[in-house]
Amino acid sequence: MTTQNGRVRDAVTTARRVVVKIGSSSLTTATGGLADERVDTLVDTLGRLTAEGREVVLVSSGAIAAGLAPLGLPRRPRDLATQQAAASVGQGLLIGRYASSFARHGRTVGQVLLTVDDVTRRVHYRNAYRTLRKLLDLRAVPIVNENDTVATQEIRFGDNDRLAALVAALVHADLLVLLSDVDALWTGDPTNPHSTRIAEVRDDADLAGITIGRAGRSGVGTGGMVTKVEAARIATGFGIPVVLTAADLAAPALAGEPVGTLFHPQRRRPTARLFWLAHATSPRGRLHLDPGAVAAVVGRRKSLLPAGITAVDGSFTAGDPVDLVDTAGASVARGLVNYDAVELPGLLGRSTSELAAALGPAYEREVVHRDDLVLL
Ligand SMILES: Nc1ncnc2c1ncn2[C@@H]1O[C@H](COP(=O)(O)OP(=O)(O)O)[C@@H](O)[C@H]1O
Ligand SMILES: N[C@@H](CCC(=O)OP(=O)(O)O)C(=O)O
Repeated sequence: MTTQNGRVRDAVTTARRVVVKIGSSSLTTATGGLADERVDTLVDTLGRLTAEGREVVLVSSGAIAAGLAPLGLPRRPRDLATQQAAASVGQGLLIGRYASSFARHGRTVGQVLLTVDDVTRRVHYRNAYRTLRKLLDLRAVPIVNENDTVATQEIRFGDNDRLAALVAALVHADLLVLLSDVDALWTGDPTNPHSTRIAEVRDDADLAGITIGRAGRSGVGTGGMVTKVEAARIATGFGIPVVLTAADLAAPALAGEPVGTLFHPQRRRPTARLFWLAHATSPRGRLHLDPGAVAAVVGRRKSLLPAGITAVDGSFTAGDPVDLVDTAGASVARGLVNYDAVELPGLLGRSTSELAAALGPAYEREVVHRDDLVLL
């Protein structure tokens, strides 16, 4: 056990590309507003990392929290419009603060605001990857957040922990560090004297019996520990080790010291884009498959053709994510659909050659191409 921990901690110290996520609760003061010295402490740690030639992508929350005081809002608003207004004010302040703090280390920062579409639609996905790659090549530090001011309810990532895991997968990071206001994952509420710190999570079995809370004590974060554990599972499922710890322990954590909770990487490494498709999207519709189509898509990894679809739900346009469901109504796969919802009813149950003859060669295309499909 110790040896394996040692080896994974070696992976921490040798990681060339590191994604670091910091939560709102670690960046703001008790009275609201950005805590300048906390930003500087984090940036000092990350600045040292970049000076060693390592690449850092920072996923930073805090836009909404930073916008509260300037707008005279006493607490985090519940409605989307006020959250978006606060994020609009706060994101500028946040990035400005990071820019001047990183300048002390001679580093330039680049703001990258992402929505779900940016990482699921093929063209956007490549674009997001290219931008991040180029910023790193230019030795700048990309600072990522959700594009809160335009994200609507149904396309919000909702939490930056998951966004950080998906960004780690997108940039093929060697390590993900999740920084919060708690030093590690505990077996229960960390303020409960019976709770103990969990040093390592090797697989899901190590999570059995743990009470993972949704609400953080600060009141400015969003997901509590639940979203952090989910994010850790996403990243480790992609083969990326994860260290979860407190922001003020970032330096020892990155130095490979046994602080926080270490989540071991799992072996599975799906292709990055499909990984995003499964984890970052909400389906806009459902395609009901007959048993033959389920066997072809799930069993033989074939593309989905109109002949195997029995019904269609939802209103989607070509390029949207949809779920493929079996006769019992269970989602078996998710994919990017090649047709608008209104076009599909006229095509169902018909062979592609028949459709091509009747409607033209454009109708020979698959409903979902196998390259755009991920099994659930
Ligand atoms: N099992 C647990 N182990 C550690 N922390 C937990 C646990 N359950 C709930 N929490 C709470 O989760 C909080 C962190 O979540 P959150 O406030 O959303 O942070 P952030 O703003 O950093 O994303 C901690 O302050 C802690 O109170
Ligand atoms: N995008 C939002 C952060 C949402 C979020 O996940 O917050 P947190 O739980 O503090 O990481 C913001 O910048 O305020």
